[in-house]
Amino acid sequence: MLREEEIEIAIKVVVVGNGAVGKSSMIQRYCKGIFTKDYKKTIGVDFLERQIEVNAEDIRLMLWDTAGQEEFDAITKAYYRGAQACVLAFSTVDRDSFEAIESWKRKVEDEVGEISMVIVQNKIDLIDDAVVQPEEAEALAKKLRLRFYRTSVKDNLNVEEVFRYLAEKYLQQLNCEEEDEPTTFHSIGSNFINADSNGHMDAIDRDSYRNHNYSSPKTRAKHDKHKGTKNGKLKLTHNDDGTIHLQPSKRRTHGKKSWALGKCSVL
Ligand SMILES: Nc1nc2c(ncn2[C@@H]2O[C@H](COP(=O)(O)OP(=O)(O)OP(=O)(O)O)[C@@H](O)[C@H]2O)c(=O)[nH]1
Repeated sequence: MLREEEIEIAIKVVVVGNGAVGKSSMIQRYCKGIFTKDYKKTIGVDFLERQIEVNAEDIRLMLWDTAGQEEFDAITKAYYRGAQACVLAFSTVDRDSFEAIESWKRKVEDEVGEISMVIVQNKIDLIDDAVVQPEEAEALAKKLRLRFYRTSVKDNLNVEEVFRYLAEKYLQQLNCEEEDEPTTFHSIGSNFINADSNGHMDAIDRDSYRNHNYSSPKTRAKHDKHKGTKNGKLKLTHNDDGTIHLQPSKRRTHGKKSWALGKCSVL
C-alpha cells in the first residue's frame, strides 16, 4: 500500500562550544523566551525546538544543546550526526572558549562533514571585561569563512538573528539544489533537508564584513544521500519494499519562489 504525506522542513542544529559559554541559555532564550542566571552544566545532550516562518515556509528548528565539558565528548559526538547546521559558541569573558572554536568545528565536521556553521560570541553585555579583541574574532570568522554574530543571551541581543540566518541559509541551499530527480532512500532520519541563503548581517558586524567576499559552504546535501528539492517540500511515498520514495512536491513556495534566485553563492 502506498502512503503519501508532505513533509515540513526540519533542520537539526547543534550548538557546541566550551562549558559555560551560554549554549543552554541561548537555546532556552530562543525556544522558551527565558533567561536564568544559574549555571547548570549540561550532562550529555538536551533538545528543544521552535517553529519559524522563513520566506513563507514553515521551518522547524530542532536545537540540540550539547555538553561543553570534555568529559562528555564521547556522548555528545553521537548526537552531531544528522545535523544540518551548527552554532560554534564562545564567551566574551573566556579566552579558552575562543581558542577552542576551531577544535569544535573539527569535532563536528569529523562526524557530519561540512555543514552550515556560524560563530557566535556570547555574553557581549560583558564587553568591559572582554578577553578577546574584536579583530581577533573577526579574523577567525574570516579565516574559517563563517558568518560571525555577537550576542547577549542575557539582554536578548541577536539570538533570533543567529537561528534565522541558519534557517535562511538552509532554505537557500534547497533552492540552489539542481537535483529535481526523485530520490529513493532506504531509511530517513527526522532531518534531511539542507538550505543556504545570504541571510541578514547583524547590525554589529555589518560594517566589518561589508567588504569581504564569502563563498557558500558546500551543501551537505551534495554528498549526502539525503537530497533536498528546490523548494524543500517533499512528497514521501512509502513503498511496499520498505523503501521511501521522495519527489518534489508540485506545490512550490506559494508563488514566492523567486526570492532566492541568484543568491546561491553568498555566505
Ligand atoms: N552575562 C551573561 N551571562 C550569560 C549569558 N548567557 C549565559 N550566561 C550565563 O552563563 C552561565 C552558563 O550558561 P549555560 O547556558 O549554562 O552555559 P553552557 O554553555 O550551556 O554550559 P555547559 O552546559 O557546561 O556546556 C549561566 O550562569 C548563564 O546565566 C549572557 O549573554 N550574558
